[in-house]
Amino acid sequence: MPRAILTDIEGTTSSIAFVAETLFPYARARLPAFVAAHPDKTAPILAEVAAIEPGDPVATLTRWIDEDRKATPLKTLQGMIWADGYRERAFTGHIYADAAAALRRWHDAGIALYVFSSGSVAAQKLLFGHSDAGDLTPLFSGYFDTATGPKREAESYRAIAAAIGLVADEILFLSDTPQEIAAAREAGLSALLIDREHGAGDIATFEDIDT
Ligand SMILES: CSCCC(=O)C(=O)COP(=O)(O)O
Ligand SMILES: [Mg+2]
Repeated sequence: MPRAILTDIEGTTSSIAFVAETLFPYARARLPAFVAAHPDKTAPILAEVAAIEPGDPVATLTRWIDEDRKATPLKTLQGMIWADGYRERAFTGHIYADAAAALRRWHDAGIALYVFSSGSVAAQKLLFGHSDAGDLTPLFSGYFDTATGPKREAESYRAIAAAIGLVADEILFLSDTPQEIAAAREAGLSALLIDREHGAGDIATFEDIDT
């Protein structure tokens, strides 16, 4: 039995469609107005974007949403905009029923639960705090985003293991992305590839995980 489970969100606990068809369009439509209404808190984000790509940062951010870029400043800004959506109850955070049940079961069994997603830590807390299955944040011991490092690099998983305070092979990582699974395994974590749509990964649902 692992001592900790580290999970990805999009494609793993939650559907790709929810992120692509609900969250991204919500942020895209509100991005220019949000930036205009919150100059103080968005100025550092826009400066970071302009340093990466010279030009109009709002146009760059809009294009990055269309390209599904996992850039940290975009993810930070998206999280700020989604906070309005959750507060206004425009949507709830999608979570597969099997994932919610397994997270509760693992938590009750004493397995520490962590998240590693490209979505910002603030966005992760919003999704699980306003999920279809209610507030799941009490189940989690910690959250990691790309401020820790890219999800496709082994060093990020070594940093997470060190932050959690466990030996790498005591942690089970779950993700829908083969490159993330490979990076986690390179760092010594156990890892399972989930493929919810085609069942072609190591597992198709969280019910298939033998802890
Ligand atoms: C935290 S909810 C928003 C999800 C998101 O923006 C994203 O890029 C998800 O990527 P993941 O690393 O969870 O596959
Ligand atoms: Mg994913």
